[in-house]
Amino acid sequence: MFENRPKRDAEVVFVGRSNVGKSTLMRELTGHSKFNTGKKPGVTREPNHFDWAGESFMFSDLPGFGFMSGVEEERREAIKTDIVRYIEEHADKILVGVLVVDGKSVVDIIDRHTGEDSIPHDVEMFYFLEELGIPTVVAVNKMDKVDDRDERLNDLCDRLGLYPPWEQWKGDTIAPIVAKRGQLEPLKEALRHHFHEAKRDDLLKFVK
Ligand SMILES: Nc1nc2c(ncn2[C@@H]2O[C@H](COP(=O)(O)OP(=O)(O)OP(=O)(O)O)[C@@H](O)[C@H]2O)c(=O)[nH]1
Repeated sequence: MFENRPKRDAEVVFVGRSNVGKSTLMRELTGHSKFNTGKKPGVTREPNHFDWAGESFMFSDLPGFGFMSGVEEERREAIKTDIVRYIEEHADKILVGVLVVDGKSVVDIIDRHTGEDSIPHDVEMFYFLEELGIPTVVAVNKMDKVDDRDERLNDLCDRLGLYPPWEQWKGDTIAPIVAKRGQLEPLKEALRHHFHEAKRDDLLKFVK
């Protein structure tokens, strides 16, 4: 179990497969450079907690899940179990869960892993957050690599059980971004929406 969580009364958690660009996103969002980026997949094994808006609120970058080359299946499962436990344990403090996906490959990966009795990690995580009542934003990263933008985003909505067209989910649930270039406005808009809904207008100014 992850041991290093600072005591804070509110947080936003970031989850996603390895190598989707989560660290890049955190760095761009917070302006902080401590996040590991561009190393081999799986570099983030413990959560990175980043204080924000003073002492009461933080962003938490949880370890990447799913396939990582050089990491054994058993270890990958253990990491996922830790992520799930962390979220369950702190659900009442989590204002928003951000599921980061790679816009270019997410639909193919979901389709490849959908079976009679298997559910892909991304879909599972999305439902899991929803079940816990945690407002969830899907940050669809690497949109610079996607040509058929609307089609891809509609397919993704379909796989997540969200009725297409994707535009209806803009502003609160589906946020296409290019973390590498700092193009994060759809995600910031969704975060502001959920902060407002959670009656935390005091936090709005921190995601301008
Ligand atoms: N094309 C493109 N590449 C990106 C974007 N954002 C991140 N990347 C690249 O994706 C790779 C992985 O980025 P990271 O930020 O290290 O990914 P991560 O999800 O933190 O990876 P783990 O540490 O394994 O969890 C790097 O080579 C980044 O430069 C983006 O918006 N577009």
